[in-house]
Amino acid sequence: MEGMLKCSANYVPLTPISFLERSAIVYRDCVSIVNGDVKYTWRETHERCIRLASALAGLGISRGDVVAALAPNIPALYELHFGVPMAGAVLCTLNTRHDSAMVSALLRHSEAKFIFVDYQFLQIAEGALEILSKKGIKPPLLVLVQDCDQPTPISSNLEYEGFLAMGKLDFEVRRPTDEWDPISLNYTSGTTSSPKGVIYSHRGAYLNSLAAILLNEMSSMPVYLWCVPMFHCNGWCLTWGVAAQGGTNICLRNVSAKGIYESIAQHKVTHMGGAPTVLNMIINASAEERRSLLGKVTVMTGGAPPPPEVLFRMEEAGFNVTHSYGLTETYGPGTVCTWKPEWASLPRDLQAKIKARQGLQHLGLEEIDIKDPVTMKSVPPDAKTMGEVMFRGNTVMNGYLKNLKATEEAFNGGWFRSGDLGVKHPDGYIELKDRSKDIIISGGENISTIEVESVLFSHPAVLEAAVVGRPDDYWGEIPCAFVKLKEGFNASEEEIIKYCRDHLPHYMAPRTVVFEDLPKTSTGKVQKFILRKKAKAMGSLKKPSISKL
Ligand SMILES: Nc1ncnc2c1ncn2[C@@H]1O[C@H](COP(=O)(O)OP(=O)(O)OP(=O)(O)O)[C@@H](O)[C@H]1O
Repeated sequence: MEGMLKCSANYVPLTPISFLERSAIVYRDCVSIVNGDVKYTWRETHERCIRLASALAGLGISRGDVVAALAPNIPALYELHFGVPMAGAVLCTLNTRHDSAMVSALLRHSEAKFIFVDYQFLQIAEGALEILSKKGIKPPLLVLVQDCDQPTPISSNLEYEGFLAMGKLDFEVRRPTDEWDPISLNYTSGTTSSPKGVIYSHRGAYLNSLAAILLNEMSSMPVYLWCVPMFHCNGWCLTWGVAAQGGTNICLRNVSAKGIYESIAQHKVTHMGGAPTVLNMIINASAEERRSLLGKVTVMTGGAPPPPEVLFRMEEAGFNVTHSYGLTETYGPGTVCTWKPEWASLPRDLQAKIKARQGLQHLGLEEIDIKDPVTMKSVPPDAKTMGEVMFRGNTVMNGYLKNLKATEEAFNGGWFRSGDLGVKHPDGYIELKDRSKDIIISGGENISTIEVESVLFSHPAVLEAAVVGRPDDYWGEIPCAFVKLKEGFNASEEEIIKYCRDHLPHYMAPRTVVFEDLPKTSTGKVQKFILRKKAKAMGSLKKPSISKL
């Protein structure tokens, strides 16, 4: 159209850096972050991030270089989310559960030039650097983040506060030249395979942060309690999102029911997030740990399927739960189960079942669909026909680092293929049934392990449950449940099996129940591949009998 002029007045690459710059003025003297006795204001956080960027640039960091971090939810990790992009670099937050071998592999793969390490993880990081040195690879420079009550250096490494002091406040921030420029590198949780390096852009991070604010129902100046690891999908994009709203970030080094209840009471928390395991921790808190909620606390859950029972009990405890689903590849949250007023009058257990559905794409994403992975045709909205969950839009990753083949496979057909299986309800909302690697096929029938787990979770004695396929000579596979009981509760294998048979079609009920602690990733997902190995080692049940089913 004639008369248009694309220039810096009307076209600026989107970047979350602008959230911080605005908040440093609007929310200047408001508290930005609290970690024990340490508190900063938004003006201070902004200045610290500029210094961080300046120090990185001064030590040779250029556009596109990778800067890694190995830390729990502490102010330094928050500051790195702005300081690193402000130096034009790419932040790679590493999972704190990794060992030295994995950290060294990811440092090597990402070619990180720096690694910022919390003192608790110093040994792991030093082990990783040693592995790299032994292989003749130049290790990244380590910057140690000490606790405020450790004034004297605990190692000979560069120290974070000293590092910031090297930076200059008049540093010219290196904004992205193109909004598609990478802002962060997030390795997947490695639940089903080895971690893949997912690249996020400034544009995607900007859009998903805004979407996360909306789906968390965050207005100006929320008080956000950090239970989601900031290293996981950049804290579901709320590292940037809380800055946009001038909120207060409450850090929690170790997530526990006691710590959560205490923080809520002390800081008047308005919002928090957590995988269903965190919710489970909250609802099973002891009477001494529990405190009554004085204000409304909105909790966003996701990262794994939330059992309806858990959602039901969270709401009973007074929390307002929002359910979102996504993958590392979709910047964390990709959908939201938007609540409709007419559902509020339904029985509470039915409300929980409705909320356990994954919903529809959030406002930052273009489209989500359930498709036949071969024909790419949408499945009918009959709540029965299963297909693969696929995403399309501006909050889908740029690609996998150094793995074009995997990137092309993931985007084959013009959609991002999630590897999750689900159905579409008549109202258009989607419901996940399983990951394609986890679904059990028994006698030709698909068994959704999520559905079986939901029933197990509703048993009064069950604290945690996961279901995998056990090989079977007759059926191919049969469901095998791994269950952790609540403290002080008892239940036998027969009792659990009977309970499932009373609540599910018989073929879906587990035929074996193993009582033990469940292996989990640090992002709250059960490592089913470990359980599958155990189930496989059990072999087929001795006498497969049709009459029993
Ligand atoms: N709300 C949810 N309900 C059900 N499942 C969920 C939900 N949110 C996330 N998930 C599961 O988590 C997966 C995404 O996990 P993530 O990206 O953290 O790494 P991962 O897939 O576990 O790791 P890897 O790909 O290395 O195995 C989704 O594909 C889905 O299976």
